[in-house]
Amino acid sequence: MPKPSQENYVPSHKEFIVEFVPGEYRSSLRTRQAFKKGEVMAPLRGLTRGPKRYTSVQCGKGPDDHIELNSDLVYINHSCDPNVAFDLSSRDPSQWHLRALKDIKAGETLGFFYPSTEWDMDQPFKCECNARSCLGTVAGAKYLSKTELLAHGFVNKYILELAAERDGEAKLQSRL
Ligand SMILES: C[S@@+](CC[C@H](N)C(=O)[O-])C[C@H]1O[C@@H](n2cnc3c(N)ncnc32)[C@H](O)[C@@H]1O
Repeated sequence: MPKPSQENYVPSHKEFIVEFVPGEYRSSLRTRQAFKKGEVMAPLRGLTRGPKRYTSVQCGKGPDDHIELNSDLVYINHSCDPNVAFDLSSRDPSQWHLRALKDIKAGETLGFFYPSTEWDMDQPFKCECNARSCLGTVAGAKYLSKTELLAHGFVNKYILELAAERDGEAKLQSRL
């Protein structure tokens, strides 16, 4: 399903609204209601499997573990100081959800830490989140240490497992 566009826009979630900005990749998603830290903001429904793309979200360790959100949630930008997280760590996809990492006020722009779901991103970019903790370039968890990863809040289990496998291999190589 293509990304929702400004023409004939109908929000996919009554709680959220896309802020359309002219120019490539400039748009974002804002919340119309407040959420408490830890609250489930939206279950993930209507997902489809597909290839890794700039719109896809990784959902496991395998090469085919990528889903399309098929909703306005695709407009959530990356932030190095995220206020939300996509939690796809459950083995049961019906439990996958978007969760508040902080208390969030109505009107706030939503941002999640892309390396918390993505190991090696299809389309790295120069981050414009303006957070004090900004990484500069966002390319995926593969390019971050475990410490760097965990410094930005929630990280999905499969990403932590991939980081552990990478670090274990690096240790083994240094012993050979
Ligand atoms: C899934 S889209 C998110 C919605 C996007 N802003 C749009 O208007 O289509 C992901 C793309 O948005 C842009 N993006 C997301 N977060 C960003 C950030 N913090 N700084 C710069 N660009 C960002 C990048 O081009 C990235 O590949």
